[in-house]
Amino acid sequence: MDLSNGSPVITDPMAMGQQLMGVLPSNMMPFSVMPGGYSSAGGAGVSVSRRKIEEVLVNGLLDAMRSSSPRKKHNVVFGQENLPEEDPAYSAWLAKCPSALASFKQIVAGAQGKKIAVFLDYDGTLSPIVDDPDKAVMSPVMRAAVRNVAKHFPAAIVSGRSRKKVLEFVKLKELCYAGSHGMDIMTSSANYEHNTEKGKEANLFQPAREFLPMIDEVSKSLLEVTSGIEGASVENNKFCVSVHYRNVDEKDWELVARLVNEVLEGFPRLKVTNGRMVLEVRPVIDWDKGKAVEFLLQSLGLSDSENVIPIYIGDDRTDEDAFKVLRERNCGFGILVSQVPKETEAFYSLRDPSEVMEFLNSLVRWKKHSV
Ligand SMILES: O=P(O)(O)OC[C@H]1O[C@H](O[C@H]2O[C@H](CO)[C@@H](O)[C@H](O)[C@H]2O)[C@H](O)[C@@H](O)[C@@H]1O
Repeated sequence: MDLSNGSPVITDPMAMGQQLMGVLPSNMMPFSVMPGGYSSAGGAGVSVSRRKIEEVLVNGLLDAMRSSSPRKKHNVVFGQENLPEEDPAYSAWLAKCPSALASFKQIVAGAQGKKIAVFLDYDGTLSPIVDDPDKAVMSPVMRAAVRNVAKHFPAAIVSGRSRKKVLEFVKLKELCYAGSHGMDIMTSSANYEHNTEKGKEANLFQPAREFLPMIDEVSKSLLEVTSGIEGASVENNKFCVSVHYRNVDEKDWELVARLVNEVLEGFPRLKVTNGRMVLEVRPVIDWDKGKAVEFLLQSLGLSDSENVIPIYIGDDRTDEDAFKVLRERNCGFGILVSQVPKETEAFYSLRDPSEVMEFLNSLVRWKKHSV
């Protein structure tokens, strides 16, 4: 990836306007009205009152919140007595996005003689989704599995969390960390041991650095406006901010959407995307987890797509950017962690973090036997 032509920060108002008109991938929910009259509702030139635009934005956001947040009722369907495989829709989906465990032989057959690099999302992938984001700890057995992976393969964590926070959870120095959805990348010197370019120092890459004061400001405003909503919480992830609504009564979701919209009106260079019961506020820059993976591959000396197989495992919409990059590079593949059928750019699937651990352990066993 060549960044020599400039930074990913978008300064051209037309380019920002295009993003707001829906040029971004579908998971991106542009949210601010541009001074030039762009709206995510209809694009340039559509004359609607400001109030109507606000309604469209709030309703759009609310729809996204509802559709992207399968509530606990789904856990009943896919609870212990009712495994996803027993659901006909899930079985049909598995035919399109097969289990990475069931396809393991095929996966490693394609990796013979090549170098595998492993990229791991954190929440929902290495730790189960829990109600309290501060309690999303990683189990000791999962940590051991990730440590072993990092011993045998170049490996990185790519998370929406702040880099500091995700490191506190993972507690392993052997990996690279890309926090804030890839906007805060630290390559580990230990990771270079896997590479041809030995002896390189750890490096820091922060393409959205100039947004730091703005993110702090918006984080404070979001905290203030949502403080009266029971169950809502705001997490400052350094280069992006999460507004959690998992513990908010569904009748108050509209209020959350409305308040976030109101705050974002004062920040035209920020946008909001939605994840698993979370609204993620971040800079409008041309950077995402996919770009972060490309950056890491290049900086770790692993960009030779003929001989390197990157594997990216993640559960969230933001991980789709990474799946897409691997699909487009035609090397390596994404693995989606999901208990429900989803549209995805991933080639394979795993049901939950326990299957992720099984897959990681299988990779390590295979590597040990293939040397
Ligand atoms: O890219 P990720 O590592 O998957 O981070 C995405 C968001 O993950 C966290 O929120 C999610 O997990 C929480 C704990 O299980 C859960 O309570 C929340 O509902 C989920 O959305 C994290 O707290 C967010 O800041 C990240 O953006």
